[in-house]
This record gives sequence, C-alpha cells and structure tokens, in this order.
Amino acid sequence: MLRIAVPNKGSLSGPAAEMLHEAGYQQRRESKELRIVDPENEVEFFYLRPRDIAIYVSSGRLDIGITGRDLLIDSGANAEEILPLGFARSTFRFATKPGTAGGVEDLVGRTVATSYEGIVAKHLADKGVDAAVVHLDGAVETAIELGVAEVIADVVETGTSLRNAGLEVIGEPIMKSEAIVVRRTGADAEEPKVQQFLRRLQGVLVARTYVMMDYDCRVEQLDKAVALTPGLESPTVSPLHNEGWVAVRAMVPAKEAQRIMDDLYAIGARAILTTAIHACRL
Ligand SMILES: Nc1ncnc2c1ncn2[C@@H]1O[C@H](COP(=O)(O)OP(=O)(O)OP(=O)(O)O)[C@@H](O)[C@H]1O
Ligand SMILES: O=P(O)(O)OC[C@H]1O[C@H](OP(=O)(O)OP(=O)(O)O)[C@H](O)[C@@H]1O
Ligand SMILES: [Mg+2]
Repeated sequence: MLRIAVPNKGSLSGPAAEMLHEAGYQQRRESKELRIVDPENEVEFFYLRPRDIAIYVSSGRLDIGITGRDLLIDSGANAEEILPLGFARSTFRFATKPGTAGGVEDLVGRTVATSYEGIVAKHLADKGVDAAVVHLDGAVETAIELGVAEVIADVVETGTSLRNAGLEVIGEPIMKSEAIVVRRTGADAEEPKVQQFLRRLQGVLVARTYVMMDYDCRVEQLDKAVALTPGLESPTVSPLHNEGWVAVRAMVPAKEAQRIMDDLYAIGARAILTTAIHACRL
C-alpha cells in the first residue's frame, strides 16, 4: 500500500484534497481525521502539518508527500521535489517599513523575523550578510510594529498582508514556491505505484489546463489550421461526408482557446467547439 502525506491545515490543505479527489482518490470526510485508507486504490493517506511532511518522507516511513517548495527547502530534509502541482503559488521576500533598507546588503546588523529560518539563514549566508534571525510562528508582518525585528521575511502572494501592515518588499524574491510532490532523495524513481500516482496527478493538471477542440475545415486550409492547433502529439484528422472537408480534433491550452477559435474562424474553419476534459492519462 502506498503511504502518502497530505497537508492537514493551511493554504495547501483544501486544494491538495481537491486535487486528490479529482484524481479519483478517497479523501477524509472531516478535518479531525488523521489517516484514512483507500482500499480500492491501495493508498493510505496521512494528514500531517505541512511543515512536517518533508521530514516524514525523508525518514522513509511515508513514500511520498504533498507540501510547499518553500517548506521543503526550509526543512533541510533529505527529500526531493518530483512534481510541481500549480497551486499555493507564492514568492518569499524580505520586507521593511519604507526607507529602512534598499536591498539585502543593507540588512547587516539588523534583525529579521520569519517563520522560515532555514531559508533566510541560508540566503543571508550566501549573500555574506551578517544579520540576526528571530523565529516567529506566523503573522510576522506585525513583528516590526511591535519592535521584535526591523525586517521580516515571509510568503507574499497578493501583497495585501504587507500593505495592511504598511510594509514594502525589498530586494529580489528569495524564492518562488508552489505545492509540490516530494519523496525521499534518491528513492526508486521507477516504483510502479508511485508512477501511477504521479500519472493520475499529471492527468488532473492536464485536464485543468487544456480543453478539447473540434472543428471542420477545408482540406486546403488544413496545414494552417493544424499550425494553430498542433495538439500534444498531433491532431486527429477525419474525413467528412462532404468532399473537400475534414474534421479536426486537438487538445489546446484553455487560456488560449478563445483566441485560437477566432484564428480558426478567420481561416474558414466552422463548427468550432471546445469541451472540458474531465480526466486524462498522457
Ligand atoms: N497567501 C498564500 N498564498 C499562496 N500560498 C500560500 C499563502 N500562504 C501560505 N502559502 C503557502 O502555503 C504553505 C504554507 O502552508 P502552512 O499551512 O504552513 O501555512 P499557512 O497556509 O500560512 O497556514 P497557517 O499559517 O494558518 O498554518 C507554503 O508553501 C506557502 O508558500
Ligand atoms: O500576500 P498575501 O496575499 O497577503 O498572502 C501572504 C500572507 O498569507 C500567509 O499568511 P497566513 O494568513 O497564512 O497567516 P500566518 O502569517 O499566520 O501564516 C503568509 O504568511 C502571508 O502573511
Ligand atoms: Mg501562514
């Protein structure tokens, strides 16, 4: 049975459960459940604190886990990213009161408050900046107002939390993060159960980002049409009863679907349809 760690709280928890559900796995019915078995899929899910997931996986007790890239790096655990999942996207940045500092080089001798000491200490060391780091569990934006630190380093998504605290980012982003699948560094990459799990999640990612497009076009326009809809491998082209016409079917990125439909129409394609993809194996 494959043993998988899933975030039990916070920003990662809801979207991770939703993705697993879309991939056909059973998920817990209430938020107090700590583990469930999905016998049909031969998987056991453990609901753990997101910060602890890379540590469990590195110990070898659990096969894989879903966590944030920033949490993996911060933990220093012996685990590696095997698949980015496209949700809980954020950047990790320094911020201060306006006018306090221009970049990381100005942080010498200052105190930085953060929940991600591992990332911050390493970044400061890489830049050769000697600054103190104080650990706080959360709501670090308030640390400056209350005199615990002059600088913070935290997750930034929309920037609303920083703005509300009267802070502004300084320097370049320290890192970009999103939800990821992790496993123990160097674990068997070909393990069939792990591969099947990854294929299911990849199927969800594709179903979320692509739509199926069907249209009819004249044979003379086929090359131009196929250039607009190359598909993942190559489009399916079938003859129509009306001579001189073909039906074309290809997957296209959902974000570009409307523009592609306009372009196909402009070269004479007709009966252009898009449909959602519910599940997929590439
Ligand atoms: N506002 C946000 N937008 C996108 N991703 C976020 C946001 N806040 C945290 N994350 C991401 O979620 C992960 C942190 O999860 P975690 O559950 O520890 O913190 P949280 O979502 O801040 O929850 P809490 O602080 O309530 O425990 C990190 O990968 C982080 O990048
Ligand atoms: O840029 P924004 O869209 O405002 O998002 C970033 C904020 O979201 C998270 O906080 P959370 O609500 O999880 O509280 P926490 O600080 O206690 O972790 C993070 O720690 C930032 O404070
Ligand atoms: Mg938080």
